[in-house]
Amino acid sequence: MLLSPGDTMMGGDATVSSTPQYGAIQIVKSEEKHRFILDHEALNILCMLLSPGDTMMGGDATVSSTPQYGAIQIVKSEEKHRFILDHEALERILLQDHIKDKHVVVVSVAGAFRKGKSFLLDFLLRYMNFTYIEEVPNGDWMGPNDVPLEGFSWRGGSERDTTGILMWSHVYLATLKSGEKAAVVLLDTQGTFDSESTVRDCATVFALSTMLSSIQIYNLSQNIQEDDLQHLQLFTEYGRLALADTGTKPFQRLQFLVRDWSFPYEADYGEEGGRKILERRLQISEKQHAELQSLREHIKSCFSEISCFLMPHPGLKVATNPKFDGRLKDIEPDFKESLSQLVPILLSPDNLLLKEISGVQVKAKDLVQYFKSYLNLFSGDELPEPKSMLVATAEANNLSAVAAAKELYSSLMDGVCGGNQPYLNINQLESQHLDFKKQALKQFTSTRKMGGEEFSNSYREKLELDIDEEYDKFKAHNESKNIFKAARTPAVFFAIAVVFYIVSGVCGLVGLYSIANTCNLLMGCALLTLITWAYIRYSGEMTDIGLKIDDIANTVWDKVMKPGYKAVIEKSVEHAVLSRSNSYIGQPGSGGTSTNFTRQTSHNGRPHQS
Ligand SMILES: Nc1nc2c(ncn2[C@@H]2O[C@H](COP(=O)(O)OP(=O)(O)OP(=O)(O)O)[C@@H](O)[C@H]2O)c(=O)[nH]1
Repeated sequence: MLLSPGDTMMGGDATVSSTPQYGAIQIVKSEEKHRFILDHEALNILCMLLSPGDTMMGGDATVSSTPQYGAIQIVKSEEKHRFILDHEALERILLQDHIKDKHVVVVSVAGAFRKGKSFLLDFLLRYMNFTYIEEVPNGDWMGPNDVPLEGFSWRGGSERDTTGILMWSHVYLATLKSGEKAAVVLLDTQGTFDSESTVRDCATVFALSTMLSSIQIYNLSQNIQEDDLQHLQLFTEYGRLALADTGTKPFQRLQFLVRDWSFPYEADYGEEGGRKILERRLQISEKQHAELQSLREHIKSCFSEISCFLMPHPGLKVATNPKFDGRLKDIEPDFKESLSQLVPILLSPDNLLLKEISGVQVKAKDLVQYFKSYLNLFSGDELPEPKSMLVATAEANNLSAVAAAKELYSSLMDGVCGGNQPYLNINQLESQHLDFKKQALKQFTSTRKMGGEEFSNSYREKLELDIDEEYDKFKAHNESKNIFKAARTPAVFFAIAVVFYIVSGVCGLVGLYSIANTCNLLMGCALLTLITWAYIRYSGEMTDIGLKIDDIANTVWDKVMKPGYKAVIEKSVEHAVLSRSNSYIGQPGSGGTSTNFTRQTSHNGRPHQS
């Protein structure tokens, strides 16, 4: 916001000097549990500062007669670690009439939290104001020595400051080398690896800003370390995954910016020293482990241009003094010197890089659309969850132990009921399964895994389910070897044909010709079905119809033939028993014997036949 002289800035204790001062005022604050609250007091003061008819950026507003600029949070973190886009704020910035049809240059700063990203951005703002608003080509853009540094909110301390993604409300119009007017957008991002963000949060913010920017400044402290490269790989891979693969490098310029470089005797501060260090860090050699090689190849394959700049330490006042408010007089000359080299490398008209997506230059109005669709991608469930290194390694350990145990179970089962083995009785199969399952679970438990017992319990459960599923397959395979079951369908249809043949013959004999004809027809149908089934089994075609025929045969067997067959067997057994006992009773003297037996039993207390 532009404040009048003497006004007090919100979000800091600074008093504004007599020259117009811009400041980012946090009117919506993120609180515990990822809730946002409105700072009513700040809002009231801002409303008073605006003259009637003026409206605020980031509210329902346009810019007042004198420009009012501030950092607008366009990507906000919500409950459950989700990010949402403030469409309205974004459209208000990018869809201004004089901006929307211009090609854009998007400069973003990303990296670990509390490492001076917003502080740097405020110097970028000074350069932009000086070069593209005041339009002084070669003056001292850094400004007076005794003025506090304002713009994107920055502060000392150990707790994170920026959340989500912030965009500077003023889009600068810069004349490129080609003479074209381009819209320059500046983005500040939530620092990675603060104690409140998950790996997914960090990856989302980093990937989003990389996907949407044409110049991504990767802000690092002291050195380019292997873990910095690993994080870069993780985040850019997350972004690359979200994008459709076009076969080209997905991102544009990556600028490593090493803060507090302390080895100028090895590599000078600035661009040249940066190039030297970057070459060393990204060098691929035969001797390197494959993992290190692939990491470097990945980074090189993601960006069309990679450079590095080494910054000196800004001095103890900047790093440790809580009262430091960004005045140039408190900053070490070395730092200012390097800053005066770095900023034009990023932002001078010759070095501005237009944003391209899939080789097509993007206009400000298109950028709105890209913001929307990229954010949708990250808020959906399609992308895999990026994990911390420990969780990812523990997962890999457990998954490989699960795979080995499953393999053991399968090979043991294969030995007893696999392809070449004969049909096994179901009870035997079940007991073998239980035995092998026990062995596989034992192997899983005894394998050394990271992540602890509780973590691996869920994988043990998964293994049990997988083994049971595998057992079902072995069971089905074993069943298919049961020759009687395999012959059920032809047997059923053949039996139907025989039954109708007999019924038709009998009906023909007694003169019931219409019934005889119907039976003949049904017999024909049964035979035809039988032939069709045989053809399907032989040719392997029309398997759906084959399955239907099997189903019908099973139903006829279960519902009609089996109960009928059982009833017939029972009846005939009953009949046989009855006729035997009748013939026995019918023999001479048989009745006396029977009576004697009863009587003697009761008489003697123990049965005995005389
Ligand atoms: N050591 C050192 N400190 C710096 C440098 N630049 C800025 N600082 C200090 O670092 C602190 C944090 O600055 P910010 O700009 O708020 O850092 P940030 O990375 O934006 O922090 P988050 O918004 O929390 O991610 C401030 O006290 C700055 O004075 C630098 O180059 N080196």
